[in-house]
Parts: sequence; structure tokens; C-alpha cells
Amino acid sequence: MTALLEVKDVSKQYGSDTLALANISFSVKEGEFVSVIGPSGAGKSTLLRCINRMIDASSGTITFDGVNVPTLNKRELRRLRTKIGMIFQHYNLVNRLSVMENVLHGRLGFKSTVAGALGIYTEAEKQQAVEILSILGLSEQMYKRCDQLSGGQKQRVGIGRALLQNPKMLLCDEPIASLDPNASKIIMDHLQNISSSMGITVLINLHQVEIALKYSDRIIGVSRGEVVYNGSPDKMTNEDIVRIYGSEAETLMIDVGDKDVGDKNAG
Ligand SMILES: Nc1ncnc2c1ncn2[C@@H]1O[C@H](COP(=O)(O)OP(=O)(O)OP(=O)(O)O)[C@@H](O)[C@H]1O
Repeated sequence: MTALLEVKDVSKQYGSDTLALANISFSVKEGEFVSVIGPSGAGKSTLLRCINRMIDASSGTITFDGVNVPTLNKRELRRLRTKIGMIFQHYNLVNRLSVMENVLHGRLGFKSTVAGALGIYTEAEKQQAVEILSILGLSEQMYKRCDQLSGGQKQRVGIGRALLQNPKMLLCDEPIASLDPNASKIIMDHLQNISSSMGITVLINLHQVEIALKYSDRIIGVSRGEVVYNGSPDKMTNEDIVRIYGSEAETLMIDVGDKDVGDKNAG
């Protein structure tokens, strides 16, 4: 099967002295659940941002769904972004608006500026929003303002908004970094379900090794802007963890064969 996303020799230089990504290459197949792990400052966020052009890579090629991302013009970029749903650590919701309105914002990329500004959505779009909110367990919160929700509920709204785009891929930048273990488990279970039952590709930045091990089809380990592991969670050894995390690794040492670690943490 051809790759949905192909990142080839991508580098990102900030200013003159920070090489955040150094010749990164990997690919992601349609429907795969791939986690990017690595220590703080390794380049995980930079990598995700280059993929949907929130920032521009300094060099290299990024092919998504057959198009070369770095060369897209504004209009083509808008089209690309409708196919990639973004999930953020801090949710990026409009807090004073309702859950429903925030989820409907997932359709904004498909509308003229005027229709978007007037909040004009079709019945089909509203119906789909209702269905997605039900899948995400938010039916009762539909008309609540987002500032009345818990962090975990807010992140589910973020996922709902991304799903309403009918995306091919979800790019998740530390989606559980601000959540407690229970809420984290709920979010990760939803993302897994989205990947396995909806066939949507998930590329996710994670801090927690044990969660990456539990949920991923494949793990990409990044250290100092380079890919130092790219393989199945089952094959990851403690030496691999040391290669990825360096001196931080000791605190992360776990029995990598024990995939229940994440469950225990989630209580
Ligand atoms: N806008 C920026 N300008 C300059 N340097 C930056 C910028 N953004 C990130 N960096 C630097 O690039 C490197 C990679 O940062 P990045 O945020 O991608 O890492 P990360 O792995 O996502 O880290 P964290 O887990 O802490 O979010 C770091 O050295 C960081 O200081």
C-alpha cells in the first residue's frame, strides 16, 4: 500500500543556531496509528507543524495524499488543511461558544468567509455534528459553553471539530499533556477507535512512553531532531528508550513487555 504521508530528508533550522529537525525521513500508511516520542526539545512539535505548514520546513519533501506540501500555494494549502484535522494540547476552542458551535467550526475550511462568519451550516453538517458528539459521549454537553467543560471534555470537542472535517489524518500535538490519567485514557481510547473503526490515520506526539507503547501500531523515536527509532512497539527495548531519551531515560525505564502499564496509570 502506498504511504498517505511521506516525509523525506526534512530539516528545520530556527535562526542561525537551532537545527530542530535534521534530515528526518519516515512514512505513514493509511489507517496507521503512529506515535512520535522523544524528550523535550527533540523536535516533535516542529515536525508536526511542518506537516500541515503551520511552519515551513527549511528543506526536504513532505508528500501528503499525493501532493508535495512545501510547494503548495495558499489555495492548495487550504484544501490540504481540510484533509488534516489538528488536535492541540490546549484544545484551541472558542470558550464563549457552545460545544456544537465549536464542532461546527470544523466545516469552516469548506466555506466562503461570509458563510463562515454568519455561522451558516447545512442540516447535514449539523446532523453529522450531533452524531459525532454522541460517539464522543458529549450529547448532554452539546449546548453548553466550552468554558464550562472539564479538560477531557474540551479535548473531545477538539476531536469532534477535527472529525467534522472528514479528515484523512489527525495530527495530534501532545493531546493529553494537560489531562489527568483518567481523562487521558478516554482521549486515547477515542483516538484508537477513530483509527481502527473509521480508518483515519493518526499521527500523535506523546511524552509518555508507556502510552505510546500501548496504543501505537508504530513508534517513531526522535532525539535532537533525528529519527533514532522507527518500528513496532513490541520490538522496542530499553536500549532504544535510552537512545531516544538519553539521560532522562532512567526515570522512564519500564518493563517494555508489559503493555498494561498505561492501564494501571489510568486507574
Ligand atoms: N519558534 C521557534 N523559534 C526558535 N526556536 C524554536 C522555535 N520553536 C522551537 N524551537 C526550538 O527547536 C527545538 C525543537 O523544539 P520542539 O518544540 O519542536 O520540540 P518538542 O520535541 O516538541 O519539545 P516539547 O516536548 O518540549 O514540546 C528546541 O530546541 C526549541 O527550543
